[in-house]
Amino acid sequence: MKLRYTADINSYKRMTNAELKEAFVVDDLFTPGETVLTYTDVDRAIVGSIVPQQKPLELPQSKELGSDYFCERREIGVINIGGDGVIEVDGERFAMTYKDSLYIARESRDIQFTSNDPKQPAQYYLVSYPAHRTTKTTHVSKPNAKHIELGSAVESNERTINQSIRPGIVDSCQLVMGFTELEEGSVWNTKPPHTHRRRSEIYMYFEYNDDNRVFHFMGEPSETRSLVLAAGTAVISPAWSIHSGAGTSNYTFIWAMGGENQTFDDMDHIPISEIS
Ligand SMILES: O=C[C@H](O)[C@@H](O)CC(=O)C(=O)O
Ligand SMILES: [Zn+2]
Repeated sequence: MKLRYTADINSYKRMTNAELKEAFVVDDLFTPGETVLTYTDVDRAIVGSIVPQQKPLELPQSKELGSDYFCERREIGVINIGGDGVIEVDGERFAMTYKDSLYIARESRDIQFTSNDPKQPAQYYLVSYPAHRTTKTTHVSKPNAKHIELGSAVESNERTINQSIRPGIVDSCQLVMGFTELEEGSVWNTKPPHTHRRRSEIYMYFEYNDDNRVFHFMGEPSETRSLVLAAGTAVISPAWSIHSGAGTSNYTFIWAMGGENQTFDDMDHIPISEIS
């Protein structure tokens, strides 16, 4: 497992693009046939991907966790953005089709990730946080998520927030997770931007081709910096940072939060006129 130390609220202001990327961007995801994980210093989040081909893949037991198995004291949210597959958790099988979510509860021991067709492998994206209690592993298909439509074509931000792992749907500890899909012609997410001092957040952008990029804005509202991201790239937002982007086309992104509370609406909106 890779370790990632991000940068603090002062030092990010003096960083080059390459340094900002090294601190906040995770761009080694979705390697075929591998489990790829990065352990961050932001709320001890782990972000990664699992792309099984012929053989099933598992989560490693690792020194970073200081536990006998991955979920001994952790919860995981998984969303499949590839072909169909199955995740087996302690003998229970969960079919994972496109954009299905699986919440894997603390103390789940034997977790196997498989693809139905190695030529069109499942692409499991995951985010994990420390968990203080043991709840229930829960599958949430896209139709069973909570859908929130917002924005408008006029403001280029017409989008649907799909909340799959959230209170009322899944009994999780810290994790709140889902994905936001932008309509054709809309390019702005999280407009107006916000911070939530009580939670950090990780975005992973996908569903656009390599001729396009998302320009992701981070930092304090008065000192934003941008990161130019290809599809399949994740970006870590400490609690002090805005996290909002504009694409050169429409796109989808998975967001995942952890921290002090699970109140999605506990955010401080920043008017665009106050961003610089
Ligand atoms: O704290 C919430 C997260 O930043 C996202 O859910 C926001 C988002 O998907 C959007 O407005 O486009
Ligand atoms: Zn947010």
